[in-house]
Amino acid sequence: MTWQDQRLPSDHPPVNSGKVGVLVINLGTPEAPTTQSVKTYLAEFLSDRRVVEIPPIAWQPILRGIILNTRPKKSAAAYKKVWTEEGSPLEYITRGQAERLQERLGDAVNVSWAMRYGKPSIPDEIQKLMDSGCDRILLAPLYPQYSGATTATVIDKAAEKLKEMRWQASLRTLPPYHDDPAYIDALSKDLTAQLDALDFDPEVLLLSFHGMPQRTLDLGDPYHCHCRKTARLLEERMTPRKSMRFETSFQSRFGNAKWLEPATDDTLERLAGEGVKNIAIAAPGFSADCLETLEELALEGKEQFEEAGGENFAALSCLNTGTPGMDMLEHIIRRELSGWT
Ligand SMILES: C=CC1=C(C)c2cc3[nH]c(cc4nc(cc5[nH]c(cc1n2)c(C)c5CCC(=O)O)C(CCC(=O)O)=C4C)c(C)c3C=C
Ligand SMILES: [Fe+2]
Ligand SMILES: [Fe+2]
Repeated sequence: MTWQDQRLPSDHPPVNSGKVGVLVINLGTPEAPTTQSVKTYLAEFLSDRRVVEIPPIAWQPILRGIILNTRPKKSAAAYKKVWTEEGSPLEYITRGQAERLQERLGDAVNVSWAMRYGKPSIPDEIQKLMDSGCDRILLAPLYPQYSGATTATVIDKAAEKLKEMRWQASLRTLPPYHDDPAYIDALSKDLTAQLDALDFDPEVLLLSFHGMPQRTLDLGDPYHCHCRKTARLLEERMTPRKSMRFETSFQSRFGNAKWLEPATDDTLERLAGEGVKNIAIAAPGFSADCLETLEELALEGKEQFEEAGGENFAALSCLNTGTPGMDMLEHIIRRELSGWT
């Protein structure tokens, strides 16, 4: 066989199509706010060894025997409170971010989106990008702060897909952007506008990040340090407001192990107990509003704060598809595409 006779493997796009793909990725969400859908979603999510770092022989019986028989019903009820006609907030906001990015980046780039757990899956979307002629793909996990449980598992999943291919696409990955001036600026602009629109003056702006087991910090995961740095830079960047101070906490404690502290729920109660009456809460680690911000913070958090004696509570939105956030995503993604476009 000469080189002229050689055929392309069936999984490869046309040669020299020269297209660049961008795959925007977030965590994933159930297909519907029902016990069964949530069970399917949690079974996949909580079986990821990057997320729960307990050997499967010990963890799977607990997951299958206890957690998947109790949590899905409770979580489905919570999802029902935030579900919209367009579906899960995390899903439609992530899709919206990909659509806005496509408009901003133009025809030379194909932008798609995927979820680490559930659908659309990372392998399917990589395949579709390659089928559309992309031989270079930027994977963009929208997690500003790096963690093994989020960023790394996205890259693992993409690598699983590439492992099947004879002729792979070239990959780049978006680095964490927790301290990127473009991200800090976007948060500062967006949160300032939201604070200006409130009808009360918060005494505290509580920055709540998703929690992680303390053990991951002890083992060297940079997540906690990234969160603390984001919080410090944001406080330095925002124009001081009359009598408003910043605090940081970690939400969504799961299971019995020690998680990063202070916990958001404890902090809300403590602040109210100390006499704080007016509070605003923001979640800078989430690119898109989701169950954790719309239900756990905006609904549960409000109740906790008010029951402990607080009076005014505002849950601020994530960057979502707003202009400051989209300007930032366009900027950091264009930078990673340099030399490719
Ligand atoms: C061991 C458990 C968990 C770890 C570790 C964890 C890390 C982690 N998660 C996010 C972002 C999100 N998590 C979301 C939901 C969610 N998280 C856990 C557990 C762990 N997360 C559960 C069980 C759930 C599902 C809901 C529930 O039953 O409470 C979401 C929202 C998804 C949605 O559909 O809206 C996000 C986003 C990060 C960033 C992170 C580590 C840094
Ligand atoms: Fe989570
Ligand atoms: Fe939660």
